[in-house]
Amino acid sequence: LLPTLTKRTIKMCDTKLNGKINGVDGKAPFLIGVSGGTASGKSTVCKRIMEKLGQVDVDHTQRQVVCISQDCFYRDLTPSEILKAERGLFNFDHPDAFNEKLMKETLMDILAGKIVHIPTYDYKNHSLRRDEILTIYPADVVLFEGILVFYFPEVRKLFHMKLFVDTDSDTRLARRVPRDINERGRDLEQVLNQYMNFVKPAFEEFCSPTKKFADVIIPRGADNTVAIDLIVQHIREILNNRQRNSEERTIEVVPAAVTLTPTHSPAKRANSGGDGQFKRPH
Ligand SMILES: Nc1ncnc2c1ncn2[C@@H]1O[C@H](COP(=O)(O)OP(=O)(O)O)[C@@H](O)[C@H]1O
Ligand SMILES: Nc1ccn([C@@H]2O[C@H](COP(=O)(O)O)[C@@H](O)[C@H]2O)c(=O)n1
Repeated sequence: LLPTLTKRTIKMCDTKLNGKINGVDGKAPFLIGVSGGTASGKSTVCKRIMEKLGQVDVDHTQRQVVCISQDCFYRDLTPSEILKAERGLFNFDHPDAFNEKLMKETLMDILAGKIVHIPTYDYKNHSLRRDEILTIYPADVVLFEGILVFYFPEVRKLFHMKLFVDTDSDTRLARRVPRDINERGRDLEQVLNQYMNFVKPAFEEFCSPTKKFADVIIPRGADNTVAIDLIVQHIREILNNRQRNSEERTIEVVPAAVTLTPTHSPAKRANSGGDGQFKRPH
């Protein structure tokens, strides 16, 4: 007697857990890098994109679009570096301040559809908070924002789309001063000294030259609603195309638990070329 077959549809490219990763169809997310100088509006632009794609009120486990800050990939400082940081003598705008290896590995895990855990960053203590971990669930679109996300070639090549938020340096400084005083535990003198000694020169040496890698430059950041709308529209089209392509590539299979001899399988008859192999529908 043949068991009653339940046909299910899986995607050709799915490989894990019957094609699902934690209940989500497994497919590499569309990875967008968002760079720009300090306080250019990177986080705000990402927030606007998420809002326009209707993601802000969605539970974290269910989000189609997620945003990660490169600041979560600052490397741990040695005790002497912490002392320097406390005196405003550590350069947080230099590529060496980041853990490039972990950044790359984490993005590769994300592209492989894995859940990743990322510590948050504590600007007041210049350290990662391993007691406050962000869990990033598989999503369709991942935004990765930071001053040097296009600096490291091995990281840069992972992005499907690269945005550069281009806000003039006076505006950026005018925004950084109150932000660092109100949110990051600095006083005015510290902010200005750090800006003159490290932030400005490092922007010119390491961040600004990466603008040439961007696919889209967004002048004036979040004020530029036309640019943001165009980017959101483009992301929607990409997601729709991916959805359509994956639907076209679906095949029917029998549940893994049911074992059938190929010659008696209605599923096989429907999809097989006679060699016991399932085929894509045309
Ligand atoms: N278009 C804007 N108009 C006014 N303030 C802004 C605008 N964009 C960002 N800000 C403010 O400037 C500061 C830095 O913005 P943020 O998006 O965090 O920049 P970044 O992520 O590039 O460091 C924040 O306090 C933010 O609220
Ligand atoms: N302990 C730290 C770590 C980083 N910074 C500064 O943060 C800036 C990057 O964040 P944005 O949101 O402004 O892109 C960077 O310019 C560092 O100087 C810091 O002050 N202290």
